[in-house]
Amino acid sequence: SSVSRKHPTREWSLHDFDMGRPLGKGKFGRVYMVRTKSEPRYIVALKTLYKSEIVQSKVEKQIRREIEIQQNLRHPNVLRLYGYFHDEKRIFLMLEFAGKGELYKQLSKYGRFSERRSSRYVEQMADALIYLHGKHVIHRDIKPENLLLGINGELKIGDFGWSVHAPGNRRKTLCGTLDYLPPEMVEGREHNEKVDYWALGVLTYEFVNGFPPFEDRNSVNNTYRRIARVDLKFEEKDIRLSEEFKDLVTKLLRYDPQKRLPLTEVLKHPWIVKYRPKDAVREGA
Ligand SMILES: CC(C)NC(=O)[C@H]1CCC[C@H]1Nc1nc(Nc2ccc(C(=O)N(C)C3CCN(C)CC3)cc2)ncc1C(F)(F)F
Repeated sequence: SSVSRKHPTREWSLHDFDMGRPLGKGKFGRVYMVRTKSEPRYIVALKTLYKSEIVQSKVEKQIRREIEIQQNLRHPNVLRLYGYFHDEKRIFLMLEFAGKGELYKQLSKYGRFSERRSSRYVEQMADALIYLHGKHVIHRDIKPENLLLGINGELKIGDFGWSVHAPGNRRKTLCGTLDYLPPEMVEGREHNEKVDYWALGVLTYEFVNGFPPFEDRNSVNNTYRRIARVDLKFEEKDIRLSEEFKDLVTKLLRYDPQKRLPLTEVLKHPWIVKYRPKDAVREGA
């Protein structure tokens, strides 16, 4: 698209856009729906990051890495970063606009997703992760809050704040929820792209149940313990879970990273195949 044809960091400025409605608040500033003034008019999401806040939180390197990684990615289930520019106070990211908004808001609105809908999201996540790992990028922060929905309901990974080139060894203290972290990360050990396999298992569980498998709302320590013990339970008090669903989750939530089901096998798993749209054509199937 011509949005990315112009060199991203030299020529763009706020004057190139008509401001639209605010889409919400990002980590370091607001996000706006905007449109380029010049033909052809493009709708993009403009994410503002306040330099002062970035400096205070000492995440300059992380932001630089996030931009460098996301700018080089091209996949239908990965949100495009077309380019960026800055003024004296703010950095502006020109991102793909996701027409149906934030997935976590749908999850909290409905409480949980059907197995059919969850299975299609998981298939798209597996496709995106195969692509990322193929470029030696580990995401490391897969969770509903980082996922957006395109205009046709397709899933888009929208945030790369914690992604690294594999293998990684996190130095910064982890903030936010432990729920998605695998044993090797909560124990601060060396980790590789298999951390995303674990997180995909947690995500699959949360889509269908409406809460993550090792959650303990009252105690972070207990969540930590439940993760380290892989204390996985399937409750079927108020919903019936299919055997295929339980089988796939169990094969992703393995303590030993080497034993986690490879993503290519996820795409062939009965729980994914049974809900695949009949007309869907997969290359290399
Ligand atoms: C992954 C990352 C962690 N998350 C984010 O960055 C968040 C932070 C704030 C918004 C979002 N960022 C983006 N959001 C969109 N699309 C979008 C968002 C919200 C709505 C929506 O439901 N309303 C406006 C509703 C409409 C109805 N009213 C009632 C409430 C708001 C509709 C479309 N496209 C691209 C981005 C991106 F990522 F490029 F910035």
